[in-house]
Amino acid sequence: MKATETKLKGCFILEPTVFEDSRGYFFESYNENKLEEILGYKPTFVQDNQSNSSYGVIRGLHMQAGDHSQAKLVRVVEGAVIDVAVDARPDSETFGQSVAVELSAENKKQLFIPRGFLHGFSVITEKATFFYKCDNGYNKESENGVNPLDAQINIDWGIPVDKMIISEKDQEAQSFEEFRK
Ligand SMILES: Cc1cn([C@H]2C[C@H](O)[C@@H](COP(=O)(O)OP(=O)(O)O[C@H]3O[C@H](C)C(=O)[C@H](O)[C@H]3O)O2)c(=O)[nH]c1=O
Repeated sequence: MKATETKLKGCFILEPTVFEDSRGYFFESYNENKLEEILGYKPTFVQDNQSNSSYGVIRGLHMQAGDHSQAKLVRVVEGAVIDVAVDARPDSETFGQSVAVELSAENKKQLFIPRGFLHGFSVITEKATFFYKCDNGYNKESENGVNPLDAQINIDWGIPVDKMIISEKDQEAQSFEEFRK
């Protein structure tokens, strides 16, 4: 597996080794020991999530705050998305900065997003099935979020505005300026 640390410390792009033969392909979609070597600490995933969305859907920017903060290992098993992680760690040198990575069933790339990040993705194919591991359980009360179209973060979701499908909750989410107060 190839691991590339992004400009946001602790956030890694992972590219698994894919074994192809006349039958198709095989790859290890998760290996705790290899991820521990990359991170320098043992990941403790406790929940797997999966969502399916149509072209133009943008889910995010979400995080769980405080003790319920979640690290996520995200990948796409159908279609393609632009996956975005925003550094929301108050003391980070890259606070407020983001990375955007195309994850797809074809490229099999994964993104490891540490705790303290806002996360979201846009669907750039007809359908996308998104699968991710979380190292802390769901806690609705601790959910926090920022509007995915926030001008300060200024994410290029790769979707024309008139094709965007965003939940009411996300459309009404606060700005990054309000979030950071
Ligand atoms: C996240 C979550 C949601 N739910 C329930 C709550 C709602 O009734 C329903 C849909 O939830 P929501 O609209 O928050 O789903 P997404 O917009 O995909 O939220 C996710 O979007 C971005 C991309 C993320 O990184 C987070 O994991 C998560 O916030 O599933 C659960 O029962 N358990 C859960 O862990």
